[in-house]
Amino acid sequence: MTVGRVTETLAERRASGRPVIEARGLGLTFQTADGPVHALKDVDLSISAGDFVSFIGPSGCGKTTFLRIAADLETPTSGTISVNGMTPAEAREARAYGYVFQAAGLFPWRTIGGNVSLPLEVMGYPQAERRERVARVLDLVELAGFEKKYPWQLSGGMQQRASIARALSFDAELLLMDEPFGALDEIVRDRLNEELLKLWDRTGKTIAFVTHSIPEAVYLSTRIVVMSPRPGRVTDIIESPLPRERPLHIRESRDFLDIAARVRDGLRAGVGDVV
Ligand SMILES: Nc1ncnc2c1ncn2[C@@H]1O[C@H](COP(=O)(O)OP(=O)(O)OP(=O)(O)O)[C@@H](O)[C@H]1O
Repeated sequence: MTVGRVTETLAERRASGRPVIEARGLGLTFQTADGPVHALKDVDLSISAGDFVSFIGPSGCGKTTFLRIAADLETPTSGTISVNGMTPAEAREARAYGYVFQAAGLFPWRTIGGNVSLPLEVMGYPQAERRERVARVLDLVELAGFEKKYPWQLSGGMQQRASIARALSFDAELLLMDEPFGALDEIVRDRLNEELLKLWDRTGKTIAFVTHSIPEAVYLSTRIVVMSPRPGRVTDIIESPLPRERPLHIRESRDFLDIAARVRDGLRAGVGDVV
């Protein structure tokens, strides 16, 4: 079976500059009992193949809403968005993305292998291919050998890696990650950040990543989207000058600190608008 198999090479994909997510004038207003909530307003954003784009901003600025619209979990009230050249509904049908939530969300009665295999079972992959894919993605997230363990036998960081493996199992080109490491302590988070970068480099995935952490956004991203609330909107898009190879100590470099300062300024300015 070749569903969703990567056909382009990594270099070709990156060189293509092909938009994986393209949003134009995107907006979503929720009608609530207390009146309209402008979760997202006038967002123009293009995410190219192979990009690692982080969304950062204070609570309520629409980061999750953007990801949920791309994943067809919410419907925009204005503007347009395409995912791999399709509508979000078509992209969901085509399994064009994997979604990683803040909580690992593993089924406790299934083994780690069983959890990772679940989307493949739903999609009807034959058993032999499921086994091969589960082994491959568990290896990618450095969980080889944990296939027969249950979620409760793993640390929080390992559970989160398993949920990333589950999102990778069917070879979607795009990973939507909503604060996947937000609940983890800093040391585990640093390690997972390093591993995620390696995984991104090895697989050539396009990643849209929500975070509250400035260092995490700067360390991981090729581009950082700074957002502000009421209405949720994009206030700055920062292209990272950092090299692809990023040892953790790059966080002490001048370039890193300069980008972090620009993100911080953007966040302050955005909040200032509504004070
Ligand atoms: N289903 C909903 N109904 C009404 N309002 C909603 C709904 N979902 C989100 N909102 C509101 O939309 C705004 C944006 O929410 P969203 O979750 O996208 O923000 P966020 O930036 O991801 O926040 P956080 O960092 O706290 O997760 C918030 O004001 C939120 O309360």
